[in-house]
Amino acid sequence: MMINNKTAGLQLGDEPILRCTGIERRFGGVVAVTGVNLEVKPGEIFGLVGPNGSGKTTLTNAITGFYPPNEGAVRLSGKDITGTAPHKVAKLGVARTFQNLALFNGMSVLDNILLGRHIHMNPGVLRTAFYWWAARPEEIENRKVVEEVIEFLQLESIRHELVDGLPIGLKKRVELARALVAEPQMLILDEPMAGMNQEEKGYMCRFILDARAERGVSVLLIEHHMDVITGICDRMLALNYGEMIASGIPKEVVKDPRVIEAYIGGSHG
Ligand SMILES: Nc1ncnc2c1ncn2[C@@H]1O[C@H](COP(=O)(O)OP(=O)(O)OP(=O)(O)O)[C@@H](O)[C@H]1O
Repeated sequence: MMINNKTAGLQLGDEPILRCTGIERRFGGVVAVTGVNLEVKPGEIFGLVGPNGSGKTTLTNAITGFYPPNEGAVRLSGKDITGTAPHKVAKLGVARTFQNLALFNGMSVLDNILLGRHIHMNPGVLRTAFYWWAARPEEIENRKVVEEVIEFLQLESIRHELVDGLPIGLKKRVELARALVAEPQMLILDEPMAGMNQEEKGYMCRFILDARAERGVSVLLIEHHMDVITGICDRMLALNYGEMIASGIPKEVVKDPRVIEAYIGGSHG
């Protein structure tokens, strides 16, 4: 895949935006991840790979608070967020998309995207009812951000369509839009190219690179397509059976015999 992996003038900083140390998460007798260390620096696109069942989703759930780790620590820009509830992690600037699409059928593209803005919305319904004029600037700001992202991801022509009937490529783009309107500093994408053809993958890669360049997000990207990982990621980590087997520069990691073996070994599912 021919993708120009330029950071568009962004300097990759030294202080990590996300730092995981010694993460372990167990489900009953199953050790889903153990001893995982990971650092994502500001402006980095960081790839996370591994065969089915290797612990990728569990690790992101540990970071985002869905399944807090049993051991280890998660730091966001130096702040310890280990075990913090998902909605609080979102408020701190971490947005995610899900492996299995989490869009709301029966709702339009626009309404689905607006939902991503809820972390910036004032929950004071009563206040809004009595002091509607106080809510206006907030409402205008929310709409402004949503419109920017719709334009950025070229969703204008389908904004009023129901998400139900959209092809997978567009659904994934709507999910990305919903994550971006939260204006995150850290974006976690769980297999954003699953089920896409080569052309759709190319578009999605371009949008991720542009989101980093133009919106300043750092990205943790779970992906099975190795051409995507080598094409757009700065660094990567490979898991197998919940453990780290290789990390570093993608072009080198994908040649690591342990990584090749893990993938040739196929699904553990
Ligand atoms: N809620 C859960 N309860 C019990 N076991 C779980 C749970 N979530 C994950 N696991 C187990 O933890 C291990 C890691 O699963 P996980 O979904 O994190 O892997 P993955 O790398 O994301 O896989 P895939 O690529 O298929 O999504 C698997 O053995 C899985 O069965």
